[in-house]
Amino acid sequence: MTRTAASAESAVQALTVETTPLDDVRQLIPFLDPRQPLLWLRRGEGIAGVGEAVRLEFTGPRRIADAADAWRELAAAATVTDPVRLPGTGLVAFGSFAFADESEQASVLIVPSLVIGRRGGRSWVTRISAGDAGGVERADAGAAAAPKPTPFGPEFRLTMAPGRLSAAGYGEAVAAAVDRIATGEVGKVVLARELRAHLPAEADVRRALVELALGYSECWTFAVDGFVGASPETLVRVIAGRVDAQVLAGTAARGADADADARAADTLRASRKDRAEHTFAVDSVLESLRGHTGALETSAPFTLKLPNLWHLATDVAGTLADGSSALDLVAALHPTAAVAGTPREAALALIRELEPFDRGRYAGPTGWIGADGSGEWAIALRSAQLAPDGDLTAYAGGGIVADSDPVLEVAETTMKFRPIVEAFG
Ligand SMILES: C=C(O[C@H]1C=CC=C(C(=O)O)[C@@H]1O)C(=O)O
Repeated sequence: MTRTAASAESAVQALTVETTPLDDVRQLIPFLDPRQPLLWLRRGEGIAGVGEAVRLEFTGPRRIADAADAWRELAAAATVTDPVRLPGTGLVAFGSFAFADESEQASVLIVPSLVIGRRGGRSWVTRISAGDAGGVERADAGAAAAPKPTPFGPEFRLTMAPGRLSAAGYGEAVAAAVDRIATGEVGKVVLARELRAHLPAEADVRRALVELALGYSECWTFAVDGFVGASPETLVRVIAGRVDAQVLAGTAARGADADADARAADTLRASRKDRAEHTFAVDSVLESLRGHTGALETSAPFTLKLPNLWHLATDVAGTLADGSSALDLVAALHPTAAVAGTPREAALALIRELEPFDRGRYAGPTGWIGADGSGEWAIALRSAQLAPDGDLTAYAGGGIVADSDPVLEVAETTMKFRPIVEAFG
């Protein structure tokens, strides 16, 4: 684990945090840094971060557990004034974790210096500084650091090209996975492919975030450390002692008209192949959450409509039983069978063998954590990582089971790339 920013010497920084109500702020994205946005947004509500008061980096198999421990220490040492008391007020960090234990991509928790938030029609600003911000600084803090939106940079359009696994190569990997499933080595494995582009230095990333947030308003639009996307899948939320998740696995194209669309949803609901793929994912979530929660309620699987496709979905909800933080639950859950497979270790080994690239933070947990352990985390799907040199890598994958068809699986990844391809294209 490395600590950068503010003070590298002190083991735990004593942060001073002050939340104040704001008049309703309807648009959060214009407040963000054009190249380093920090965002968590759904249905027009969420949090936007500016600057970095603290940045914590983690790698390796214990990256999420280490982050959960580091966060507890940081939160315990902070002095927080929060009269608003909503999820996302007070001390928060944005986080994004690499999918794989062996990933070269750093996992991060970033505490911004300024957070602007909106929830339930109420808005606020939180200022976070290292050390005691009392006296003179505190007296004029409101006037000195009033958050300001900035105009967007010019429009841009990128063309995305195949990455290290082409569409044809992906089809071959799917066929190889189906063969391996036939041997009984795994029941399900999730394979992905990449698309790549280069973002010019002057391009304003907020333009892509606006597209994602408007086009996929029911999804979690996120931006953390250059990693952006609009994910439909809630890995876990912990709010006021309640735990919930929405498991997604099983996908179908939208129909061309209303009748065809309804038929597509019916076919997905009835599909044995998709039900099998879905059950693996639900079981993995229930198994990981049990032990941390009271009895878990699950909905029957239902079809979830997104602009680009249908998913099979199951809602899971319960009450937190052991005082775990949202990050503790993320550590217990990741990677679910929606993004790895079943059995988990064998599926991860097969992913390492068949995918010729590091997934980075794709399919990893991304979200935010609060001082009291509350938080909202998505599985980072429909996403792309922007490197400091402007290279952009987008990812999409799908669950492979015994009767998966390589041609259909390639088409499914094309549908899943749409949010990112259209936001940057
Ligand atoms: C792995 C992805 O989606 C997962 C989530 C929902 C449906 C999925 C599927 O039907 O294969 C995948 O499990 C992705 O979007 O890259």
